[in-house]
Amino acid sequence: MFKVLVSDPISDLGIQKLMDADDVIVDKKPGLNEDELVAIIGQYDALLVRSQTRVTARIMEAGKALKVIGRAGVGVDNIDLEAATQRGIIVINAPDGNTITTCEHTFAMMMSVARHIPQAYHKTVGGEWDRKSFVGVELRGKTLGVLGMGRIGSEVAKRAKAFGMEIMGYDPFLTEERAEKMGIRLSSVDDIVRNADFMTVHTPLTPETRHMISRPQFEVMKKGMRIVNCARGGIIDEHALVEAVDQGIVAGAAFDVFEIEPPAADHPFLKHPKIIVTPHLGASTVEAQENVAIDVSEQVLNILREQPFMNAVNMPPIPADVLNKLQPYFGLGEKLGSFVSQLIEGAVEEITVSYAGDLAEVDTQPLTRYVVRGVLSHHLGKDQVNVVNSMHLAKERHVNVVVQKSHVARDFTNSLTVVLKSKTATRQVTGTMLTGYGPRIVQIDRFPVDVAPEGNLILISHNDKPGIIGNVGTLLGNNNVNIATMQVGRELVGGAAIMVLTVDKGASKEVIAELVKLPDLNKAKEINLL
Ligand SMILES: NC(=O)C1=CN([C@@H]2O[C@H](COP(=O)(O)OP(=O)(O)OC[C@H]3O[C@@H](n4cnc5c(N)ncnc54)[C@H](O)[C@@H]3O)[C@@H](O)[C@H]2O)C=CC1
Ligand SMILES: O=C(O)C(=O)COP(=O)(O)O
Repeated sequence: MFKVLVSDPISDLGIQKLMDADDVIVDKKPGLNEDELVAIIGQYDALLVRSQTRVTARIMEAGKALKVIGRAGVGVDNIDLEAATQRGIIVINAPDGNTITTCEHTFAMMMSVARHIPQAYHKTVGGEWDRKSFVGVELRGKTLGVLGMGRIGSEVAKRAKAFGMEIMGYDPFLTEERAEKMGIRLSSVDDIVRNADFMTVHTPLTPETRHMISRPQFEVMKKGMRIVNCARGGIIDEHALVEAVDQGIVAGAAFDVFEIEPPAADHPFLKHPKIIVTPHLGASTVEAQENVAIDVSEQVLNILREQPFMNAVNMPPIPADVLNKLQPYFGLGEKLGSFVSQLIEGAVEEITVSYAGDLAEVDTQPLTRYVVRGVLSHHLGKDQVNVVNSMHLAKERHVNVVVQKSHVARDFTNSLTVVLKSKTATRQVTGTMLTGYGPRIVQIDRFPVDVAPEGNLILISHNDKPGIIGNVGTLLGNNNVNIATMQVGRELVGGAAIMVLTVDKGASKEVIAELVKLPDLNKAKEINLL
């Protein structure tokens, strides 16, 4: 049974699928502090959060069973991603579910700042009928600068055009071609600051975007600018903004987010007549909360059940067409890694993964992660290594991972070969997917074979002499070890050969030691691919 902790207010309807799952118990405990979370997190396999819960390294350290952290929303700056990656905890988010909602909130803020809605409301309900103080401006004909043309920024730009605004956009990934298609002007931050009448930010908070609008930008800013921040506190320098408003450079500002949330009672925004605020409500609609909770619940279930999943934040994304191609090979890659790691003597210094045939045409990085997981998990434990942390763990152990690609596969449409090098040895194994038969090991070191990579195997190296197969069979039979399949591979008649046996249950160390005493048998090794 999997246990899932929900530590922020997340839509019940959205997490219904999790609550209905037979193999899942959901506990809802919103509002816990770090100590309280540390005390209970040990029993949970998954943690679901929004932006309030700060998921620190300490919480993850205590979360011994934690496999996944699901963020029902976009920004993951409340989660220590580095710590999650090191611990192999997958972090997923729900990037699409609140795009429109946040875009609409941006407009609510932009209209409010243009027409002084909150200030006018306060006065009116306070009994004053003040029509002089709140003369606003139109959006029509104004220029809107959008910093960050991702999901939300693009939707904002689209709608702003319907208001008759000119759009200037900046994003490191915005090309001239896309800008033209969207009917916006590709601009620099400096251009926008100097020329726009309204400016809205839609970037994540990163070291690069932190205070991207600060004193130097306010100094050259077009007088009368109105600024909206429904992205993250800190993208716009709060102190510099207050100064700029007081100096009359900025005519008004609307902030949904703060550098520290909630802001202190004496935060200068809270009493400023020209700055309006909301308490991080960008994503807070019924629709968005349902959407993000559904998305994140589905992915968390997939991860817990070891099914393919999307939207991992601490893993590179895998496009659907690449995933379709690679997915059948994930299990094979991991088994090959595990197989060869059980053969090699000495500490592994290098893992070379060679892709041949069609496989070489796609981004095989995700598959390499599975191979490396297979190699490392034999020593580090399967529960310690997963596809999120496998590359990190290899690096930490100074194991070099080399990837080679060849578009020509010699005997198969596709193959992957895993070579391990230690100080004293080099061992390798090649596998493929055979249509109609599934995964196969087709070569071990230099010997061609045809073995299903599963179960308990015994790998024997021997001299190709008559009688040896019978001797092995008799010895194993006498020890009650049932042989399910047997494969022999040799280079030359009478030369070095290998035998791969699949046995129903593992052979004891004593039986393996007995095997090695047989004439013409050089080595025997049990390999577990369960
Ligand atoms: N107020 C709220 O409740 C909500 C806030 N957000 C926040 O809104 C922001 C945007 O979200 P999405 O559009 O979904 O993300 P996104 O990832 O689709 O877009 C972000 C864009 O920012 C761009 N960017 C990165 N560095 C930049 C830089 N230095 N200058 C200009 N652009 C840069 C990226 O290239 C990307 O296109 C995020 O910070 C997210 O956390 C999202 C949802 C709700
Ligand atoms: O999705 C985001 O990035 C948000 O900022 C929304 O935060 P929330 O889930 O409303 O706490």
